[in-house]
Amino acid sequence: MSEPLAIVVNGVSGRMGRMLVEVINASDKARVCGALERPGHAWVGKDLGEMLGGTATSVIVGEDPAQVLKGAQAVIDFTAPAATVALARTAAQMGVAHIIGTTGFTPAHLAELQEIAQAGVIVRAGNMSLGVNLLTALTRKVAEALDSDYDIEIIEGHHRHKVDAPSGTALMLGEAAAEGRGVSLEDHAVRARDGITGAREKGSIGFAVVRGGDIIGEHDVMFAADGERLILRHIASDRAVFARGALKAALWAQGREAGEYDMMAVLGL
Ligand SMILES: NC(=O)C1=CN([C@@H]2O[C@H](COP(=O)(O)OP(=O)(O)OC[C@H]3O[C@@H](n4cnc5c(N)ncnc54)[C@H](OP(=O)(O)O)[C@@H]3O)[C@@H](O)[C@H]2O)C=CC1
Ligand SMILES: O=C(O)C1=N[C@H](C(=O)O)C[C@H](O)C1
Repeated sequence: MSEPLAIVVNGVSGRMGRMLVEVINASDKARVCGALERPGHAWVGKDLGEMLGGTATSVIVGEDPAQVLKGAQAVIDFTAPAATVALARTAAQMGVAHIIGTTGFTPAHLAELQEIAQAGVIVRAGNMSLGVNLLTALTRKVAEALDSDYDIEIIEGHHRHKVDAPSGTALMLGEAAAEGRGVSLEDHAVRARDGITGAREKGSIGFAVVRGGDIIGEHDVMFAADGERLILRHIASDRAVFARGALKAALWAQGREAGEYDMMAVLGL
C-alpha cells in the first residue's frame, strides 16, 4: 500500500477544520501532517491533539504557511476568502495542491485564484459533498429541458454563524441552472427582494436565504410554472459529507497539471 497522503488543515479550530481532522484521522489513505490558524490565534504553538480535547500528537498548530506546508502534499482550506487567496499563492509556489472549500469570494478574489492556478493545482467548490454535486448536475439537466415558463428559484438555509449569502452552494446551483438555460447568471440573478419589487421578470433566477440555529446546509432548486412545481432538494445532516469530499479531492489532485478544478471533475460528473 502507498504512503498516506500528507495533508495540512487550514483553519483547524473551525467547524470544518475539526471535522477534517476527524475524517482524515479515520482514513488509511491520508494523515494530518500540519495545521494552520490565523497569526496570533490561541491555538498557535499548541499541540493539535490536545487542542481538540484528546491526547498529544506530533502536530503543533502553526501560523506561517511557508513553514507548515514544508513536506505536505495537499492543504485543505475552509476559512475566509482573503486568507484563502493568500494561502493559494504560497501553496502554488511550494507545489502543494490546494483544496478550497471557502465561500464568499468576490469577483476580484476569483480572478486572483484563476491567475494563481496557472502555476499550481487548485480544487475549489462551494460544496464538496457528493449529493450536492449530483444535484448540480441534475439542476443543469432540468434547466436544459424546461423553458422560461418555469421560474427558477433557489432557496438555501444555514446556521446562524454563516457570514456569506447566498451560500456558495446556492451560487453553484444558480450557475448550473443558468448554464442549462444557456444564459449568464450574472445577467439573470435576483439575489434579494424587498419592498415594491414589481412582478417577477421572466427568465430571472431568484435566490432566497434562511439563517438560523444549527442548520448545516439545505438547498432547494424550484422550477415553478402554472399548474406544477418541480423541486430538487439536498439536506446535509453531517459536516462529514463536506470533509469526505475534500479528502477525495486532495487524493485526486496528486500529479494533476496546474489549473483550477471543481468537484464535478473530481467525481467525474
Ligand atoms: N465547500 C464546502 O463544502 C463547504 C464550505 N464551507 C465554507 O467553509 C468556510 C468555513 O466554514 P466554517 O468551518 O463553518 O467556519 P468557522 O468560522 O467555524 O471556521 C473558519 C476557521 O478559519 C479560521 N481563519 C480565519 N482566517 C484565517 C486565516 N487568516 N488563517 C487561518 N485560519 C483562518 C477561523 O479562525 P478565527 O475563529 O480566528 O476567525 C476559523 O478557525 C466558510 O466559507 C463556509 O462557507 C463550509 C462547509 C462546507
Ligand atoms: O457555511 C457553511 O456552513 C456551509 N457553506 C457552504 C456554502 O456556502 O454553500 C456549503 C455548506 O452548505 C455549508
